[in-house]
Amino acid sequence: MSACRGFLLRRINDSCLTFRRHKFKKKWATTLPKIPCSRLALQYFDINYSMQFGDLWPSIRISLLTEQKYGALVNNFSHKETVLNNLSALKAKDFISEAQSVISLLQTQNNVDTSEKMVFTEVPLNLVGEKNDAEQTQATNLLSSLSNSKLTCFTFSRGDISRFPQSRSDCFGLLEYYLMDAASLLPVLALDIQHGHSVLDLCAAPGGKTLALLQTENCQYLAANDLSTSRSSRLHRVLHSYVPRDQRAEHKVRITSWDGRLWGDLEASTYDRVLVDVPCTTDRHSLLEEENNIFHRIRTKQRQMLPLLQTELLVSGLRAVRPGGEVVYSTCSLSQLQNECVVQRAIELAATDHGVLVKPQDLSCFREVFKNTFNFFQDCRVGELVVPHLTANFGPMFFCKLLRIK
Ligand SMILES: C[S@@+](CC[C@H](N)C(=O)[O-])C[C@H]1O[C@@H](n2cnc3c(N)ncnc32)[C@H](O)[C@@H]1O
Repeated sequence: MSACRGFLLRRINDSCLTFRRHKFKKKWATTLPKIPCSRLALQYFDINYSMQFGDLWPSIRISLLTEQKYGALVNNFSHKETVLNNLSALKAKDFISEAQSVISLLQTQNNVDTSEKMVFTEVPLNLVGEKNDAEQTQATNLLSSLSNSKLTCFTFSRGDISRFPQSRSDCFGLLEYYLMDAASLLPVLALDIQHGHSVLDLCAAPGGKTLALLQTENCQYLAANDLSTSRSSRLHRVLHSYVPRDQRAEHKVRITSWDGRLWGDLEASTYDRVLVDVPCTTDRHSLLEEENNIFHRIRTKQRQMLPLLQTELLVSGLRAVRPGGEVVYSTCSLSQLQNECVVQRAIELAATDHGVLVKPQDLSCFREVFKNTFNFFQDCRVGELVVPHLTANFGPMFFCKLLRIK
């Protein structure tokens, strides 16, 4: 009898406790003011970016809040001629071939300058800037491989906010073009993949840049990795829709879902080129979308830890590239903490903890040759930053190239 009473009392106590806990939870949840994540992101950016960009911030801010522009990356494996005709009919232009024309024009003028002394003074003649011999050779090599790039990406010209229609399948069943922020191609172009290179894409999903890497038709072997299995399935789908089966055979493309931070141990000093396109605050997404927003309260810790994760991923990429090979680090954030500071910290850690010596490479020639399409920030200490502008609403996109010396 007393055991039965004890049991009943326990049940009553339990139910009171449960009731009270639920009651408390409900009150807490309903009384707390619910600030949308996108609003929190805007407050955070207003504080940080107004300090970082000063007078430029209002113009960047309005552009970030306005619909972004896209580029149509032409699928070289599809029936290209038809695609080119269709895209040209929309009055869009291939921004890469436009840059190639700028390069050949400026190179001709440079030659005239050295032989005939300053004939075309109104055009910037010093394409590779004030540099020492090694830097000059570097920039010249980069420009010459840019001139030979097989990538084709159509954009509408400055101020034209037309949109591309959804891509269709061609006669081979492959999609004709991939819509992406055209600035996302700059890290791929900066990586300068040469014929026969083995390439690692450390954070690859959903696969825009992986697809671009394959479109160079230079990768002998491509390892595409992403920690998230669900996002890796999107990567699989993208490659399946754009790349013929024989081009993504196992000996050519490997897709994995590992923690990229382990790569430096798993495959040290292996690759010719490594792309480290890290998770970041994805500034545009954070301002416009509530879903999967890094500014959600429950993700505060994760957001604060981003620079550490980014540094670890970059160090891992620097260890995975062979000496003499190159790494490109990129984000779609304006944050100096996630961009330049990460690069500087990773360079220090790679040297002190792993004896890996790297040197940032000069990419300022990109500012000159792509200035008709993108709006560049002029004051990065390392790397280049595309900042959104109402007439050229691409980016943000930060990219920095590092050469492994030892
Ligand atoms: C900016 S996105 C990459 C976008 C991709 N490069 C593209 O162009 O489509 C960053 C990716 O990093 C992945 N990621 C996050 N932590 C990672 C880790 N520790 N190792 C590898 N990938 C990671 C995320 O799942 C996310 O897909």
